[in-house]
Amino acid sequence: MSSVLLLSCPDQQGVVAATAEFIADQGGNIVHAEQYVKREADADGGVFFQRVVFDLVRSDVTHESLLDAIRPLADKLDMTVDLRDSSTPIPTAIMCSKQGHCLYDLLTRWRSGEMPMDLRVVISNHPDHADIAGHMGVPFVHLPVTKETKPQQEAAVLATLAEYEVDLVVMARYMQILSDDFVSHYPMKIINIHHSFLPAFIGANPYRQAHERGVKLIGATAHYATADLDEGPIISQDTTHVSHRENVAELTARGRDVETVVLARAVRAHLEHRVAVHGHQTIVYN
Ligand SMILES: Nc1nc2c(c(=O)[nH]1)N[C@@H](CN(C=O)c1ccc(C(=O)N[C@@H](CCC(=O)O)C(=O)O)cc1)CN2
Repeated sequence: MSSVLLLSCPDQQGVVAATAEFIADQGGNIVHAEQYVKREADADGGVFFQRVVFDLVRSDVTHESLLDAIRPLADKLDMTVDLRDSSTPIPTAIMCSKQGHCLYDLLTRWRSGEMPMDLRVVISNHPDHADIAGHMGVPFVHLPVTKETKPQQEAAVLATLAEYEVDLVVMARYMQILSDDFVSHYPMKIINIHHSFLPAFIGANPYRQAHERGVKLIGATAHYATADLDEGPIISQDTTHVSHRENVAELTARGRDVETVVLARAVRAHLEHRVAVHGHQTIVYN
């Protein structure tokens, strides 16, 4: 079984040695390790982050026993520990509305085996993309929504996510603001693609906002959705050059290529357990 240990603690000498010794004592074989120290200019010390990928070679050692065994070390180093089983793909749902480019891109990458997700269901507030989901053999659940019915619709979405035992929700241009209650069910487990280079142009119609501002760059941002609209921890971003010659429709078309790549990059990082969240920021490991 291949495991990923994500940890953080106050920076101090000897953490790498201590975690390596712990894993060796548990019969683990480290195949990759990456660490980073976040130092705040105006604060003493720093925060140590590490991602360790290791194979468990002893049959008597399980994730449960590892988490019990690391507790004394975690307490000693004031360490936050998260242990993931990287041999089991994450059950995932994709949510979309009318714009299908991000959905199609993720479906293609999943079908080709490039995207290591356990895709369980596609949920949409429009029926437009039922055909492609059906063609790909993925259940499609159409849950229309209006301002008046949003609480009931969200309840139905949550019930569907629970039915399929989903542990990651990907908003592939799902054009609805999720309620605080909804988001609370999936903390740092909802990835949204916002079609602007945040923090610019939060909210709806960012390409129109960009055109009116006369920008020379447009972009896309994949971030965890939180109760604060478009202010969740950023996972991936990218941009492309534009000019005065492009209208809103042309900016929107140019943006689609950026959105698909940025979302795929972020979803893959999450699926591979390469994203750690620290406050409003992320550490995205290679
Ligand atoms: N809880 C969160 N929900 C959403 C986030 C978020 O960060 N937290 N990101 C948005 C961003 N977004 C697209 O990227 C977006 C922003 C605003 C709206 C919007 O105003 N939608 C209207 C309905 C519009 C319609 O019915 O066509 C609304 O929800 O009242 C849409 C998308 C996505 N959600």
